[in-house]
Amino acid sequence: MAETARETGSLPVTNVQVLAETCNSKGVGVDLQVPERYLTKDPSAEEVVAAGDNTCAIPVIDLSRLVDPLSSSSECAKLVSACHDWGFFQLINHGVPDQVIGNLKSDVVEFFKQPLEDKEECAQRPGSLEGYGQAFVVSEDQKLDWADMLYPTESRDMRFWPTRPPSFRNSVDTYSLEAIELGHRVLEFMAKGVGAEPASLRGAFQGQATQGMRANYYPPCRQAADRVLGISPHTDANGLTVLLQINDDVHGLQVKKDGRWFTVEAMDGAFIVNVGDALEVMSNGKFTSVEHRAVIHPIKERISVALFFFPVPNMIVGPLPELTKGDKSRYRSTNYQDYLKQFYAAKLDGRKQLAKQRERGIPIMAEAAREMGSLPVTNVQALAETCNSNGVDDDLQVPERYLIKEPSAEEVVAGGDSNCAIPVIDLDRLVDPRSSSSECAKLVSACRHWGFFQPASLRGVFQGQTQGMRVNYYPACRQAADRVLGLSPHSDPGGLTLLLQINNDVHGLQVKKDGKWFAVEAMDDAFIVNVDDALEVAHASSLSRTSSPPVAHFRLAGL
Ligand SMILES: O=C(O)CCC(=O)C(=O)O
Ligand SMILES: [Fe+2]
Repeated sequence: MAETARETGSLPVTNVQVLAETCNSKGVGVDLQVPERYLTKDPSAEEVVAAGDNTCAIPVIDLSRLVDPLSSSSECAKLVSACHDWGFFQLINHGVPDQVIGNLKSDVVEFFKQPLEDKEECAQRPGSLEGYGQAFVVSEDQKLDWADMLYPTESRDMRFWPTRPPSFRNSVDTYSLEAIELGHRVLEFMAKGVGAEPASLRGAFQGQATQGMRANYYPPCRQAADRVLGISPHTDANGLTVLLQINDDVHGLQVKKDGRWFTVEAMDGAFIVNVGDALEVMSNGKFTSVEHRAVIHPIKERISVALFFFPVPNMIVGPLPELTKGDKSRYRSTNYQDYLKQFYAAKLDGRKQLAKQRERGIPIMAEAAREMGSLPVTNVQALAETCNSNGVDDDLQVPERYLIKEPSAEEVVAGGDSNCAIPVIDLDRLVDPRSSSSECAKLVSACRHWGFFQPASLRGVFQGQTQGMRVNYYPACRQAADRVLGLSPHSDPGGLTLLLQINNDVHGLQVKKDGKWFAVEAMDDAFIVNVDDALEVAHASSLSRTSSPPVAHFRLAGL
């Protein structure tokens, strides 16, 4: 995620803390001092439910009750309903030591107290969100939030980490470790609460030692507190957010429920925890990523620190089977990096980004494959058996629809002509430092010129996740083998295809190069590897993928 935050910038804006000081030093009633661009809120537009009205407060969850076997299941049920109905709760008895929280609070306060020049030592650079500045500013006419933020991402690029106060880094690190562990425990109880394995959700967010953190500084606005917003209505793009409000006497967070804004009265020593977009999607809507915003106090500053739990890098985020339990998927699966890029590239706008996810999203391969059918056709194995049981000359038995190939139309170079064979790449030589660079060069040229190669002694290639796999059965066709095709000419849509030919005595795969079809003579114990569309695109023209029509010959004959 750090990568995404680093790659997606925000247009530079005035420092709001300084702007507020200038405005606030003028007399009351001088409204014009607050630039028009910050006046975003119409005070009478939506109903706001004040803090302190207990019946409407966001739920309070007690971690000690979650842990205690006697109260665990009832508190778990409360947690699940809080995450569904509100998307927010306050967490008490969480076990994070007061001192850890206290140190973080005082160091963050100290950081923002420094003169602008000192804070700007950590200023964001163009094109990146990391550091001190603002986010989500994408156009010069866009309305602006009345806040500054310090965003040290989870990658811990120390150039953006304050050195003053000197204990800042240590306080943040210690706090992060505690809060991350806490977040993981909360995720376990959330999973348990919906009847899934406790590890199922935690696993989606585990792995990173650190997480993204953002310190929000909201200066007071004496002239127009009811017309500016500290942070515009939004949902969090991540999975779970653990928010610490630094000054508990200033209530700024508001959460939207049933069309009304509820002011959150942060309890002393409690965390405010909320569900983000990724968790709404993973839970298939069992948990809700709820719109929230921060309002501004007329005379008091407010600071909050949000710790964002992002899914593991490169995750395809979609409803998790453990949580969906056979329900229909209500969300598309999406490459999370892409989702985040879109999130950062737009102005904060309520649930808009998440809503898009429900409507279209970016389907992953597996979903695309599941959603797109193919018209039903005759079973070819059975058809071939019928045809082949008749006499050799009985060509008519092969239905016309299968006779597509004109045997003499294109030149075919037979297998076995080793000058023309697709290259053979030896993985042992790739690994061996003595031969690695020459074998690497051979690999690159194989990918560029042929788009195909056979890697001998393949080891450790099938690592990591599972992948799509297709088993092709090509029946023999005694009557018209030179007129039918096992698979029409095509290139593969994925990144890389690893092909295993089951019966190496039957050569069926042909590869097109320079207008000729080359028959591939599969070597014993080798895989056939080919470059697919996605890899060609990713590497512009340096790699090529070649059409490959396996011909029907007598592959699998005799089976
Ligand atoms: O400051 C707050 O209370 C809310 C902050 C927030 O929503 C965020 O950082 O995403
Ligand atoms: Fe937020």
